[in-house]
Amino acid sequence: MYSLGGIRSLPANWRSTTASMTTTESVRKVPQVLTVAGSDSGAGAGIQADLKVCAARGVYCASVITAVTAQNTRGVQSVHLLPPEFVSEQLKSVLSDFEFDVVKTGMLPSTEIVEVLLQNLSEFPVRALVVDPVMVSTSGHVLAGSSVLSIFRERLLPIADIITPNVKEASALLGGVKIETVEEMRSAAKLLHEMGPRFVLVKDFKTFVECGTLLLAELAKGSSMLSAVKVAKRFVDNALDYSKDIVIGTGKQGPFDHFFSLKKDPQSSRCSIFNPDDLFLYAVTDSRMNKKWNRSIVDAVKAAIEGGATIIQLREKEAETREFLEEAKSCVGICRSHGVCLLINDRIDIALACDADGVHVGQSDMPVDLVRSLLGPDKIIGVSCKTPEQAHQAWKDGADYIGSGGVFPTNTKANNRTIGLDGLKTVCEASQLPVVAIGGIGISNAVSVMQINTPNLKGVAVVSALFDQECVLTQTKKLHKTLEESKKEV
Ligand SMILES: Cc1ncc(COP(=O)(O)OP(=O)(O)O)c(N)n1
Ligand SMILES: Cc1ncsc1CCOP(=O)(O)O
Ligand SMILES: [Mg+2]
Repeated sequence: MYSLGGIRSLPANWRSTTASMTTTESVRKVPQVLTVAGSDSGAGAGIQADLKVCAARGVYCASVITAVTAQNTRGVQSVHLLPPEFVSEQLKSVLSDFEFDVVKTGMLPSTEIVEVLLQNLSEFPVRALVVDPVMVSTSGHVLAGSSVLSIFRERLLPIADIITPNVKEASALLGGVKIETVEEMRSAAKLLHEMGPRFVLVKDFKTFVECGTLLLAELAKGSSMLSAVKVAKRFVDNALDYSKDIVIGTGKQGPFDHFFSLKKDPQSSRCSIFNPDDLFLYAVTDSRMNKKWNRSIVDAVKAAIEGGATIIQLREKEAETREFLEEAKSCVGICRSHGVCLLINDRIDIALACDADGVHVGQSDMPVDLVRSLLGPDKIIGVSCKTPEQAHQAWKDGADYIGSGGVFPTNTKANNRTIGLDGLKTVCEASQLPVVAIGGIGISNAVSVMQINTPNLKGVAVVSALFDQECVLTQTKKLHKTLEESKKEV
């Protein structure tokens, strides 16, 4: 659970100062970050996890070690603090040489070490500072005692761009307040924000190890804070999902696999990066509607993402190929920077050429098994299905999800048989794949769709309710809110 308690935005020059990859004729600047943290011999946390996650996200990571732990998946056996003078030497070495986009602190086990860090940060000002106030390991071992609390509160937190405490750390920083519910996490985030950091992210225990590192990598690439948090959450969710079946060490909580996206799922020889929850608010663009409202595909996509769309499909039936390809490439860039998947309707060629995340095909489009062989194992494939038989075939052919409908009558797709809520429920109950409902769905009836309440139904796909509208942003926000509320009711 994440509670973003910060309310001030980053400085206007945030994006230009945290440069993403820039290419000139001979120089390519790679996003680079520094982690100041403890070494974990089990490599599940600390410096080792930071190095792996940055490598997995295409970011160069330098490391300053504050302490060395003897640690495995069962717990922390012992901790050896490095002399503050030597921590300072490491800091000077790297800060005087590299141009870091972001610096992140993890385990800072003594006030002396925090002092040398602060001293070096004043000598070598950094562009952005992420503070993960590490105090307790996953196994419950104390990694920084209460002696550091006052220097954290008084001197480190006020200069941080974001702090990422877990609930125990948030509670310690706030003098031991109880934090058990989401509401209490929100209140804690607000109180911590008053201590001076620009943003506060209070994490629950499931995801607490990796989130701060991930933020570091995404911020270094130039993402806004909110996008960085979204990408981090998506990455952690996917990595946890991938890692749940792998065994590393004999302890209760093994590390997760940062390089999951490079690996094949042994069951299906497919990568498991698709997150079915992304189907929650599926925005499908329409060329005629964009033309009618005089907006580009790119503007339509930007507004939908800003409004809360969780996946995008470009369904541009009338677009010229070359123009469509260029627009699709721009949309891929936008979607990627927000951690939102982009699929192309029908056009496998366009999907391949713009490196989209996948395609959506119907029963009379290219057969799914052929689409899979053309796109390879890593891309997302959605298939339209009106019946349990079609849903079963989609699963056999290697699809990732099915779109089922039209649930209600629609003017967007001609001659499309309506299956109603009963038809949708039948397909959902039979399907081995996650389902998104489509057809005539909007703010007024989205709740009735979600109320069919079958575990496979993950969300709604919508065209006219978002795009045949004057303001895509407002409509998407409204639908998002409606869906969120329906989640609480179900
Ligand atoms: C999410 C989603 N579900 C269904 C469809 C319809 O696809 P298809 O049956 O191929 O019809 P066209 O969209 O190509 O007219 C979809 N596009 N998206
Ligand atoms: C593409 C498609 N497939 C089944 S219904 C439909 C149209 C959905 O459009 P709208 O959301 O405007 O009803
Ligand atoms: Mg189609």
